[in-house]
Amino acid sequence: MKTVTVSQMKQIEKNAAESGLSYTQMMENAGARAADFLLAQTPPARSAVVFAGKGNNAGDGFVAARLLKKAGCEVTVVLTDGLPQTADTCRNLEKIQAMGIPVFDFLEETAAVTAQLKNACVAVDAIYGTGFHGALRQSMRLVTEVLNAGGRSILALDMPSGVSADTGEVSPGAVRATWTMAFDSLKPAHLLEKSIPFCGEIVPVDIGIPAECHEILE
Ligand SMILES: NC(=O)C1=CN([C@@H]2O[C@H](COP(=O)(O)OP(=O)(O)OC[C@H]3O[C@@H](n4cnc5c(N)ncnc54)[C@H](OP(=O)(O)O)[C@@H]3O)[C@@H](O)[C@H]2O)[C@@H](O)CC1
Ligand SMILES: [K+]
Repeated sequence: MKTVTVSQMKQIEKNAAESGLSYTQMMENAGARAADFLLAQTPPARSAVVFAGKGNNAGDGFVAARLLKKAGCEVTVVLTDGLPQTADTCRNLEKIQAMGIPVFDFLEETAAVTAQLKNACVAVDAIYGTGFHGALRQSMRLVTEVLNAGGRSILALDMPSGVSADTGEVSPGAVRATWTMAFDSLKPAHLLEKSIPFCGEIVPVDIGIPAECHEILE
C-alpha cells in the first residue's frame, strides 16, 4: 500500500468517482471493511459504540454501525459534533435511525453514553479522519477522554481523531487507538514516530478504488 497526502487522496477519490465508483459506494466499502474487521476478531465484537463527528469519516462509522447491527451486534451511535454536514453522511444517519439503532448526543446525554460504553466490547472512532486540522476543542477533549478511558479496544477509522494526517501532529486529548484502519492508502501520520503510538496497529484496507486511479503517484 502506498503513502499519500490528504490532497493526493482527494485526487484519487475524485479519479475513482470519475471512473464510476461513487463517493457513496466508497463510504459503503470503507464502513463495510470496518464492520468485517470487528466481526472477524476472536471473539467477534458483540457490542459496539460508534463515536461519530460530522464529516465523511462519520459516514463510514454509520455504515459500520448499520452492518454490525445487521450481523447481530448490539450497536449504539454517539454524535459528538451535532448533526452531520455532508450528504452521504446524512443519508447514512437516516438509515441507522430507520433501523432503530439508538443515537445519542454526547453533550446532552453524557451519562447515558458512559453507561453504554461501560458494557461495550469495542468503540469505533469515526469523529475525524483526514479532514482534521488544528487542535481538538476543549469540549471535544471531554469526548475523547471518555472514549480513551476504560481500556476497551478502539478501532479508529482512517485516523485516530486529533491526529493530523499529513504531519502526524498530535493534538492534546487525541484518541489512542488499538487499531487504525487505513482506507485505500497509508497517510503520512500512519508512519511517523510521533503519531504511531496513537494509531496502534495499522490495518490497510482496499475500498474498491481501481489501481489506475492512483496514477497521479507514478
Ligand atoms: N471523500 C470521500 O467521499 C470518502 C471519504 N472517506 C472518509 O472520509 C474522511 C474524510 O472526510 P472529510 O473530508 O469529510 O473530513 P472528516 O475527517 O470527516 O472531518 C471533517 C469535519 O471535521 C471538522 N473539523 C476538522 N478539524 C476540526 C477541529 N480541530 N475542530 C472542530 N472541527 C474540526 C471539519 O470542519 P471545518 O474544517 O469545515 O471547519 C469538518 O466538518 C476520510 O478520512 C475517510 O474516513 C471514505 O468514506 C471514502 C470516501
Ligand atoms: K477517526
